[in-house]
Amino acid sequence: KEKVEITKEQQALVKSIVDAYNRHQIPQDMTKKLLQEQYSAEENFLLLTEMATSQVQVLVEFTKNIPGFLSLDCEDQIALLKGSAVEAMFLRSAQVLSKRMPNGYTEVLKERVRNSGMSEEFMTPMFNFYKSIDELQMVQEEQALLTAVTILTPDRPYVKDYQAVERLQETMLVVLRKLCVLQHPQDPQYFARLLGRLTELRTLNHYHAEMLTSWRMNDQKFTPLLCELWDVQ
Ligand SMILES: Cc1cccc(C)c1Nc1c(-c2c(F)cccc2F)nc2cccc(C)n12
Repeated sequence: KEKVEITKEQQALVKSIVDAYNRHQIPQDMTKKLLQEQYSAEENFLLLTEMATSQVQVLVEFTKNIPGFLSLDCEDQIALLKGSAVEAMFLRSAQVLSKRMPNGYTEVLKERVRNSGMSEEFMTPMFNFYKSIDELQMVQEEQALLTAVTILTPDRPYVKDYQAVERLQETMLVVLRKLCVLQHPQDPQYFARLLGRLTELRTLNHYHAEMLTSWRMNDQKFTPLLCELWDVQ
């Protein structure tokens, strides 16, 4: 049986990533609005757009705290953010939606998503993904590291220094695998199942792009940040 040991610097790496992951959360007033505002499709879409914008801001702050990220080529930093934003936001919202939030926040968010003018064909894969994340019952270290691994995916469009990104991602994967072995000794396949979620995440990029197009067809408005991130309008 291999003796799995987390080194001092790996512990420091996990701590800085988990702190960044927890430090940058959706602001409280956002969650309050989600609970209080009335339930029209327009209002729901508006709230989800605000929430998406807030999630992008949280994502940028979290990414800047991934050790080594800011040492990458500046254009590659942008390419990684643009290329991974949807996947990272799905992971973040999955973790929010899968937790049994005390104040019924999860149910409210689900209700608003279901009544936001989004097509059924996107709803199903989205909620299937949320369910598959919920089943993993990830601890916060795994959530934060899996998000960092997703952001540091080297084969995003327009990335120039592939090797530099791959080296950073490799560092995260080594630590994540050790954490999985230590955290889930009874489930040797747990790490493989986590990585399987990253494959499922990639398919959601396609649905998300379709969803953006269909919203635009209905003349829905986005915020400048979302337009810039996803090159819409
Ligand atoms: C905040 C939120 C939470 C759960 C589901 C949805 C549909 C949203 N909202 C959006 C998402 C989005 C996201 F923020 C996280 C996960 C998956 C996503 F589709 N992307 C966009 C892009 C333009 C406008 C909105 C309203 N929007």
